[in-house]
Amino acid sequence: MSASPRPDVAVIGGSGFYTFLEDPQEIEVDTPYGKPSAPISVGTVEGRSVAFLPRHGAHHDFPAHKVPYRANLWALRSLGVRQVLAPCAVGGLQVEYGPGTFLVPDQLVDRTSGRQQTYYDTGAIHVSFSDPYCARLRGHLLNGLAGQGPVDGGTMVVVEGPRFSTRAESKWYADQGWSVINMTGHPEAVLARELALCYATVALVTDYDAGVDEASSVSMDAVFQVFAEHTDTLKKLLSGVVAGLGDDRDCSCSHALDGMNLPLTLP
Ligand SMILES: CSC[C@H]1O[C@H](OP(=O)(O)O)[C@H](O)[C@@H]1O
Ligand SMILES: Nc1ncnc2[nH]cnc12
Repeated sequence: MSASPRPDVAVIGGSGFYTFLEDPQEIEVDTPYGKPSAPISVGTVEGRSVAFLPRHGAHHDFPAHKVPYRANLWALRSLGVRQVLAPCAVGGLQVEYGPGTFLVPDQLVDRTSGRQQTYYDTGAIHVSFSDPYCARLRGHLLNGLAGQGPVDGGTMVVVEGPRFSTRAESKWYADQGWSVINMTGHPEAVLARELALCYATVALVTDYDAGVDEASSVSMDAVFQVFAEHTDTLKKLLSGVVAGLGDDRDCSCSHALDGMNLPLTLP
């Protein structure tokens, strides 16, 4: 098989999303942080070279708290990737965000603990993270979802897992005004920023989290089932967005490390 050109865009698939490309070339990559969750698939979508990585592994080998996030982002960058679309399954924290809702968050809250969340353990490297997602990629996702009534913005709280939240925890998150909850959005987003990558997520609500009302109680099966019902829509959306992206990054993400004295050489 002939080698695909270097991909500058990647899709990271989440729970229930393990394949994306037709006829991909699989590339084994190693990094200073170990191997990524799976070999990286590279193929073309409407003529554009695209990388795909299932964050939990090809067979959901890594639960959210064990995903090798640093290796995943490093490996993608080492292949040439500079723009990352990262769909995920989330629980709705507000009644208006029921199963089937697509939401493109603009903020996140980190409630994880103990995850390795930086590449920079020496020196003084402190990236700005006020706006954790690339505004340009968010715009592309929202345009692509126009027919699905997407929610533009909202806060995604990321919990450690692997268990789902108690009713009290969930109610507390909802009372803060946060929109949706998941387990993988951090440290993925900040590691992308630390590599000066553009990164945005599209969240598919698969369930009401436990605090939304007395009847709601999340189950893993329900998450997978609702996700499966919307997988085709999501894949079509991502194909369209990927095909329509420019490769001239007209946004601040590429400058995230400007002027910093990096203690390591980025791939
Ligand atoms: C399978 S239930 C919980 C699991 O689903 C979400 O995964 P992802 O964000 O990769 O779509 C959630 O974050 C948990 O990892
Ligand atoms: N309710 C929920 N809590 C945490 N992660 C999730 N992923 C999908 N639904 C979730």
